[in-house]
Amino acid sequence: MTPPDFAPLRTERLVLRPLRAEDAAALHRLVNDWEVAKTLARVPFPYPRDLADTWIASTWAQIAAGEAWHLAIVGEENGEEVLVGCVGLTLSRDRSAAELGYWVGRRFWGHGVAPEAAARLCRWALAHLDIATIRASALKDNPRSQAVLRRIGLRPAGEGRRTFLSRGGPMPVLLFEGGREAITGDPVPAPPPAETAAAPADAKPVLLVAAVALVDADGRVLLARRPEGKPLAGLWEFPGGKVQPGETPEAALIRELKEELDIDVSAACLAPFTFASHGYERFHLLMPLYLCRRWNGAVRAVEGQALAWVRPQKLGAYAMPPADKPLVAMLRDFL
Ligand SMILES: Nc1nc2c([nH]c(=O)n2[C@H]2C[C@H](O)[C@@H](COP(=O)(O)OP(=O)(O)OP(=O)(O)O)O2)c(=O)[nH]1
Repeated sequence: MTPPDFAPLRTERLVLRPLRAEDAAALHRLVNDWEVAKTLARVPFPYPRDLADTWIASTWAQIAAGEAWHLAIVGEENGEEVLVGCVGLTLSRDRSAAELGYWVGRRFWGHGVAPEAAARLCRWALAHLDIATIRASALKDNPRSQAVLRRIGLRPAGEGRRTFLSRGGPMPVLLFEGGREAITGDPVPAPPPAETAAAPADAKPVLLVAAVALVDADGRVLLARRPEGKPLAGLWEFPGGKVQPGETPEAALIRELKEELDIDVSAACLAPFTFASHGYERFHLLMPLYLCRRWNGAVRAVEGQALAWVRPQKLGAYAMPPADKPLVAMLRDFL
């Protein structure tokens, strides 16, 4: 077997990449340590050396099958690549959620490696997999791991028991979980309100976003997937964006459609259709939705975002921001 094709994920200090056969010795050294093994459910102690080889091969098969992504966390020490730990996500049976796990070698503790690596993998997964939730558990006697999970945005979700090979039986654990809003953030950071003096203390700023349903000759609607790095990454939306100060919604759309899809649209071809008015946690979204059937140029994903031309009846199969739900129902009825 050979390592699977998976483009490494980078953070400021770390690289997450598939394990390699030659990582086995270092992996064995780091994980065959009671302080590490005792926190892991599926790791026996002592950890046999040949289990490292078997485990590495099994991670390749799981990545190739699209079932789990267990990656090496590597850093750099004196110009050399060094294995620091592992981080992984395993899909649930129904593929709607993924379970997060990680460990870091003892000599690398105290540098924030686990939250940096775990947050990176979670952001990748929410942007690229069709999951809505990330779950994790931490031993009740492992406050360090609980802090990592809180730091990346997961929230407590009760208590449970899990069998720990290293401890020889079931142990009490705290459960954590979070969805896109918890991990990739609220859709946008709230802009400062213009008139703070008059606004009540709990008022949310209103954010104006213009969006469009582009409809092709076959009656299909264009959806774009919010790319990794943006809040709500991985959800499908109508193309568009924030209306800048001094811009009309039509001008904002014409600009966004050129920037994101490389097409030219005239204001006359943007027909007002309906609007969304939705309270997010930190702002209130007001989003006019236009219909457009005519444009110049071929639609191209300028920012590398995934695009899909979707029949109106199939729109419900795409995970979209909560604000869009009523719009989808109206489009389905209209088109
Ligand atoms: N374009 C678009 N935005 C939507 C939809 N539904 C929905 O809730 N939104 C929200 C998500 C964001 O909070 C906001 C759009 O902001 P954005 O960050 O994508 O806007 P932008 O393209 O101007 O982004 P940026 O330049 O600031 O990165 O509207 C939708 O269907 N289309």
